[in-house]
Amino acid sequence: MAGSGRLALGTLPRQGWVRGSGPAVLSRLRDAAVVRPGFLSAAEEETLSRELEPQLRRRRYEYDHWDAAIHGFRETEKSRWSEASRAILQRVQAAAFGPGQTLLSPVHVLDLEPRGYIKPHVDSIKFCGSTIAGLSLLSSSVMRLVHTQEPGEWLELLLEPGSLYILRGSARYDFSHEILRDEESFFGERRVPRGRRISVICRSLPERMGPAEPRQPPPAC
Ligand SMILES: O=C(O)CCC(=O)C(=O)O
Ligand SMILES: [Fe+2]
Ligand SMILES: [Mn+2]
Repeated sequence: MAGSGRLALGTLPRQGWVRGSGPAVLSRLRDAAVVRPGFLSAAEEETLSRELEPQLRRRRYEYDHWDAAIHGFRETEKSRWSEASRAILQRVQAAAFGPGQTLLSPVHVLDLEPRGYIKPHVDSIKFCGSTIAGLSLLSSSVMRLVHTQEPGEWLELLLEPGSLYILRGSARYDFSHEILRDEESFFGERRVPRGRRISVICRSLPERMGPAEPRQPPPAC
């Protein structure tokens, strides 16, 4: 980043790591689209990436499925974690999910290469419940949310390494989310160069699908 290294504020309303098309949408989604910078300590980031790296390295990056939402990625569904990582995931659960919410298991791990990006989509309501919470590792990116009915309503989330984002309720159902490709990766006037990014994503189960029912979650949402 050129210049002083400080965040350029831009002209649109913003609250810390979230900016939006206007004050109304920002305040309406205040509790529905949340970024917690520095949720992970440097040691916790290291713990997760060291644990994930060997598993990810076995896979190849995927490209160019014409209808796919994600390009330049590899992913895995991980159900067995070290004790240190389980403690981190429990912190995510406590921070993002309510006591009545059951989490989709296993946890989704997505590795986007520097050229990789995620097109706008809404996670399947069939398989994922009302809350999505993601940890970002390795490099910063910008997640954009756009209202599916009112494209003039949008939010952008700055996801730095070690941050946690939470999408719930309206932010999860009424807005698409995407991760901007390198050429478009700006947070206001601040350029956010894309490097490799790993995300660790926890989701709640659809509310009607309690633990008593047969669970057959898809490999990913
Ligand atoms: O990488 C992320 O944080 C989000 C991934 C995503 O949107 C998805 O897998 O549905
Ligand atoms: Fe998604
Ligand atoms: Mn997905």
